[in-house]
Formats: sequence, C-alpha cells, structure tokens
Amino acid sequence: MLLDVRSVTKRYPGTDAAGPVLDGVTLSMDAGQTLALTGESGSGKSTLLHLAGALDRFDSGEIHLDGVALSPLNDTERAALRREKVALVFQQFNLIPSLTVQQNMAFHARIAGRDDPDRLAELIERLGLDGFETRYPEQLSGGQQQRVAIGRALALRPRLLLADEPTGNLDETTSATVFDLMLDLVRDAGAALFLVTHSQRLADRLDRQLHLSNGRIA
Ligand SMILES: Nc1ncnc2c1ncn2[C@@H]1O[C@H](COP(=O)(O)OP(=O)(O)OP(=O)(O)O)[C@@H](O)[C@H]1O
Repeated sequence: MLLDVRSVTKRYPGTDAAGPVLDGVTLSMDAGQTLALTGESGSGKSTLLHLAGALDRFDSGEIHLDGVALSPLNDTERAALRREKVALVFQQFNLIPSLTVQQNMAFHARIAGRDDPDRLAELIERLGLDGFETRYPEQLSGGQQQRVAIGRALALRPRLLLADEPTGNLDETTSATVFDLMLDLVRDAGAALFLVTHSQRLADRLDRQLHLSNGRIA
C-alpha cells in the first residue's frame, strides 16, 4: 500500500469552536492508483492532501506513506521523505519567475538529487514545450505554465503525485488538454495520483472517487 490514512483528525489552532477540520478520516491508496477527492468548499480536501504529502501535522490517527509512519517524524525527516516520494501540483503554477522553462522543470529534481536530462527532454516533448525551453514563465500562457509545473513534478519521479485543482485556473478547453497530458504521464510513469477537484467530469476519469463532507469520508 502506498498511502494509508487511519482515523486521522486535524484541527487548526484557534478554530476549536468550529470542530475538527478532519474528523476520523480513513482511506488507502495502492501504488499506481488514481484517486479523486471531491467535496464542498471547506470540507477539508486540501487539508487532507497536505497531510498525505507530509506537508503538515495531524492531531490523532496515523498516516503511512510507502510504509513509513509520519507522526513520529520531525520536520527535517518529513521534508526528506516528501522529497523522496511525493510531488505536488497546485492551482497556482508556482513557477520561479527568474528561471527558464527548462530550469524550472529541472529545479526540484536537482534538489532531490534526481537530475536526469533524458527524462527532462522526454517530458518537454510530451508536454508540447519543445521550443519553449529558454522562455521565462511570464512569456507563457496559463496552460503552458501549468504544463511546466506538471513537468517539474514528474521530473521528480514521484511515487505519489498530489494535485490540488491542477487545472482550476485554466479555461475549459485548456483544462481538458492539460488534464489529459497529466493523466497520461502519471499512468505511463506508474505513479499514483491523488487529485482534489470540484469537477465531477475530471473525477470520473480516475480509478476511484471519494467524497469528503464536513471532515469525514461520506
Ligand atoms: N491554515 C489554516 N488555519 C486555520 N484554518 C484553516 C487553515 N487552512 C484551512 N483552514 C480551514 O479548514 C477548513 C477546510 O479547509 P480546506 O482548505 O482543507 O478545504 P477544501 O475542501 O480544500 O476547500 P476548497 O474546496 O474551498 O479549497 C476550512 O474551514 C478552512 O477555513
């Protein structure tokens, strides 16, 4: 099992009156599986995705990422595990403005010690970014920027790709193209995908769907 979330509860400090944001969430994902998490705004989807990616702490329960329990880890250990296993794509493209397309795509893989020029060249081609390698983010359309962000994530060769509304900033046609590319690349890489989305149309494309309601899996 790649991701195992057991009875996880999460509160944000200072929000006790409103109750926990996640209230005993249990779910699991196998390697290579794709899972869509839907739910109303504020239901805790992004919070759960952050916890699955070892980006934040939880209050009770346990999460195992590729067999490693997260709760005993300190911040440094969590960061190391994250670099090793996980990559992230958000609604905001989060590219580094002073780096070119190619440099942005290579950046995280280099930090993680997984530089691979051949893989980078393949991703640039698959993502239709040939000829754009030396451009800067501000010289790209939104769809192109998100393709760079997807390439940067997949250059890490993650076991788990966490994607939070990855096409939420794109128009419908561009969104469909970019989503298709992301899904093809994820499946070809044998990575698992944990997708947070409001779009039922996108959720329907994945292996499994879960719905979060008031911090619980419905
Ligand atoms: N850092 C934080 N500090 C305090 N409260 C937070 C924090 N982050 C999120 N929350 C609260 O936790 C709840 C769940 O937020 P979360 O972002 O996980 O929901 P979501 O389902 O992803 O929502 P959306 O679909 O609108 O993005 C919300 O009530 C939100 O206000």
